[in-house]
This record gives sequence, C-alpha cells and structure tokens, in this order.
Amino acid sequence: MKDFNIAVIPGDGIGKEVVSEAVRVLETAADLHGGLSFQFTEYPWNCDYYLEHGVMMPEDGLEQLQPHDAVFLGAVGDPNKVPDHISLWGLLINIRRSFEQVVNIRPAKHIKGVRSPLHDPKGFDFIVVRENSEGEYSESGGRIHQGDDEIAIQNAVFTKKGTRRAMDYAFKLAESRRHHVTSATKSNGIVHSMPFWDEVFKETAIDFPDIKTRKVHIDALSAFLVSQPETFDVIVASNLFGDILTDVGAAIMGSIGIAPSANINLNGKYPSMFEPVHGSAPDIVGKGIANPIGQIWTAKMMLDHFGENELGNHLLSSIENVLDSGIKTPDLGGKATTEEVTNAVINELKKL
Ligand SMILES: NC(=O)c1ccc[n+]([C@@H]2O[C@H](COP(=O)([O-])OP(=O)(O)OC[C@H]3O[C@@H](n4cnc5c(N)ncnc54)[C@H](O)[C@@H]3O)[C@@H](O)[C@H]2O)c1
Ligand SMILES: O=C(O)C[C@@H](O)C(=O)O
Ligand SMILES: [K+]
Ligand SMILES: [Mn+2]
Repeated sequence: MKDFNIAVIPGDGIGKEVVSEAVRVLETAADLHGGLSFQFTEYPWNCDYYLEHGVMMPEDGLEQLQPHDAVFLGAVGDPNKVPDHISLWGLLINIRRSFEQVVNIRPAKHIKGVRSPLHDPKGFDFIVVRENSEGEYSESGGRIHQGDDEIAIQNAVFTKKGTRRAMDYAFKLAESRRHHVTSATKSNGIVHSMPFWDEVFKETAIDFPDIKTRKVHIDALSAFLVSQPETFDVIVASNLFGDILTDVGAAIMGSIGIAPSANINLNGKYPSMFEPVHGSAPDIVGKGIANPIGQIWTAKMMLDHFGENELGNHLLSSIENVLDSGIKTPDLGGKATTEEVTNAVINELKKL
C-alpha cells in the first residue's frame, strides 16, 4: 500500500469550494486503485487567518508543511480583507520560494465538448514552463520620497542557474512531446535581462540538438496564442510572462476555471505544490457554481507527480467525458453546480 500525506490549504474564496470537491475525487480514485491511500491534513491559512493573527501562516508553518508528500492548494487572496501583495507573498509565493518550487508547469489544450472562444482551435495542446523562483517577482527595490516626488523601483532578478533550470526542464519536457520549445522573450525592449535570457536559451538548445526552437517576443506571442495556438508545444517563460500567458491559455481553453498547474521542487528537498491557475474568484464566491475542474485536473497532475500516471490519465479521461456530456458550470455555458460536476466526474471515474 502506498500512502501519500497531503497538506491541504483551501485558502480563500472559491478555493474552499473546489478543494474539498477535488479531495472527494482523490478519495474515490484511491479506493478504485486499491493500492494507494491519501492522508489529508488541512491547514486553515488564508486572509481570515491573517485578520486574526497578523500573518498568513504561523511562524512554523513551513516546518508543518515540509514532511508532507505534497501541498494541495486552492487559491489565495481576498482583496477586501488583505491587500493582494500581502496575502500572495505571505502564503503562496512564500511556499513556492521556500520549498524551491522552481518551475511552474501549466498545460493548456483544447478539450472536446468545451467551446473555445477561438473560431477554430485546431486541437491546440501546449505546456507553459513558467520560471517560478525569480524574474520580475522580486523583493529587490523599494519606494522613496513622498507625494509628487515619490519613486518606486522594482528590480527584476535573472540568474544563470534559475534561467537554465527552467529551460532545461522545458527542453526535457519537449523530448517527451513534439520536440519543440518556444522562448518567450522581450529582448527588444528589456535590454539587460532579456538578451541574457536569449543567450541562455541558445546555450541550452545546443545540449538538445533534437529539439526545434523558436524565439518570440512576448507581445507577439500573446497574440499568436490566440491566432495560432496549435503551433506551440512547450513554451518557456519568465515568472511574469508565464503568469500572463497561462491566463491566455486558460481563456482559449474556454475558462480559467479548468486550467491546472503544478509548482515543482526539482531537488527533492521539499514537497511540490499543486494549485489551479485561477484565483479566489470573489465575484462568484458562495454561489456554488465555481468550476471544480481546474482543481480536479490539478489533482491529476499530483497523481502524475507521484508516478500514478495510469490513474492520472483515467482521471483526465473522466474529466473530458463529463465536459463532453454537457455537464458544466456556468463559466463554460452550463447550468450545473460545483457539486454536480464533481459527482459526474466521480461517476465517470467509477466506470473506467
Ligand atoms: N494562485 C492563486 O492563488 C491566485 C491566482 C490568481 C489570483 N489570485 C488572487 O485571487 C483574487 C482574485 O483575482 P482575479 O479576479 O484577478 O482572478 P481569478 O482567477 O480569481 O478570477 C478571474 C475571473 O475568472 C473567474 N473564475 C476563476 N476561477 C473560476 C472557477 N473555478 N470557476 C468559474 N469561474 C472562475 C472569476 O469568477 C473571475 O471572473 C485576488 O486576490 C488575486 O490575488 C490568486
Ligand atoms: O502571480 C501569481 O503567481 C499568482 C497567480 O496569479 C498565479 O497565477 O498563480
Ligand atoms: K490557485
Ligand atoms: Mn496568475
């Protein structure tokens, strides 16, 4: 019996609504498998916790999480209670950095039965490898002076190690896919970090002679994701560019409510963290209509990470069958509730 210890952080808003649903799916998957089980430990760290304690997680929060095999997180942020940069850096980004989750893997593909806003999605299927530890997300900088003289400085930080690590991951991933990597750059406008990014990309490519490469400025790339998404296989991007591209990827899939993501620790020292691309969606919280598919697909990525690929693929097939059958939440044009969609996935999983 393989036993996996999962730290569960529902977080804020719809995070709480979709995490419990994905946990139900994981429990069913484990039952069906027979040879594996999950122990879930829930941590109530979110913006309410902050209002009570003045911090997003306790001082020893990371120590509490560390022994787990993975962290399963919903979403963080409730701007009416806590400024977004405080909540995000206090929990989500804190965990990503402290646990050296240096790449963020975000697939996007056209799903049968889901209407993409694109006229002809041409079966697009790509994965964004988002650098997850540095780049534009940086604490280096500050604010000086006040009033009309106020200045804000934010330094982007790109290291050879961090850049190379993300690119190596992207090239290796492409070896198992369609052998193509696109680099998201902006070396025409950002004159230090992006020419550096391009150089590291070129260097990396030399080590992967079987992989075809393409370099596209981020502005054009954002447009290409809309006009020709089928031409992309693996895309490697800096932290901010990857963040933006993956919301575009989610949008062309049909809704940000279905997009999954995995923050991967590559050195084995700390657990990886699995959370969907979407946030806490304050505009639909409490209505019972949050799409649980992003969180459930994220659970599939966690199963893959544990080496349970067969079960993971069953889960993705179940998701696809449910969406194709028309059982969808309103963000996808359907009438089903969060719970109804989850129940349908569970029933489908039992059939396979
Ligand atoms: N990884 C994270 O935890 C994460 C990611 C993005 C945003 N946030 C935080 O979430 C809060 C809201 O941010 P935002 O509005 O920019 O982005 P968001 O992803 O929460 O919402 C954007 C839009 O997508 C919709 N949406 C998102 N997830 C959905 C789902 N599962 N089903 C149906 N519709 C869904 C929302 O209703 C909203 O209209 C902020 O505090 C932000 O900082 C957190
Ligand atoms: O900026 C972030 O990384 C938070 C959120 O937008 C995400 O995509 O995870
Ligand atoms: K999230
Ligand atoms: Mn984002």
